[in-house]
Amino acid sequence: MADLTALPSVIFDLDGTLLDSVPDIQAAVNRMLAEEGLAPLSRSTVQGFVGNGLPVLVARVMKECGIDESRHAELAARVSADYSAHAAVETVVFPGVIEALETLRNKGHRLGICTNKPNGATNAVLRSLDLLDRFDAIIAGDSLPQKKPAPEPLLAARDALGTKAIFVGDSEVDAATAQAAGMAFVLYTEGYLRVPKDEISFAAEFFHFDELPAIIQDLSAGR
Ligand SMILES: O=C(O)COP(=O)(O)O
Ligand SMILES: [Mg+2]
Repeated sequence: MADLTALPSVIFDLDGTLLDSVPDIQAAVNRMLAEEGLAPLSRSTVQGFVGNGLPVLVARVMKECGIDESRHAELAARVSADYSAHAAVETVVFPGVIEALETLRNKGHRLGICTNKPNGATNAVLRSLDLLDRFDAIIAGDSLPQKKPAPEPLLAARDALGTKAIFVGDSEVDAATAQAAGMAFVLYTEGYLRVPKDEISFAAEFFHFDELPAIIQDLSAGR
């Protein structure tokens, strides 16, 4: 049963919100393309494919490179295994993330993650960056049959945390998910947003994580 009197939990998206993970995703994609005898893709191209989970990203890569879609299952499995094994080589947390997580936890907020990244890669990267223990609930891209922008993963994260919640993310997928879940959305503007900002709705926005605790405090107080 949710404790509606408790401080709201704060649920974070992962790629483009807590983590700048595109370099390792790009590297795994480009290793697959090299094995196929194809030219590498640029960071900006790969970044534009992030947001709906790794299988969709691989489908977008295949379309871009003219690979027959009948090979999707095989190539998605290969990229996923390679990426999970090399998920934290160049990946870093965005500036101020650790401090913001500590401040929010010290103020009494429970913390969660709701990502479309698969469980294996999510756990691998969080463990490598020593982040795994900082979260009370993690819902990944293959935890449920549905992925964001369906509301179910975000609602599952909230239910696991046992309080009402605020969602912090970087993309139009996250904004749509929060809206579908009836949850306040806070936009991190330095991530991987693929549409103009005025096309999505958010309760607040920030460009550096040192701004986040005050935003969460205001939203928690209903201001
Ligand atoms: O794996 C993806 O495509 C996106 O992951 P995210 O939901 O953490 O942004
Ligand atoms: Mg994201």
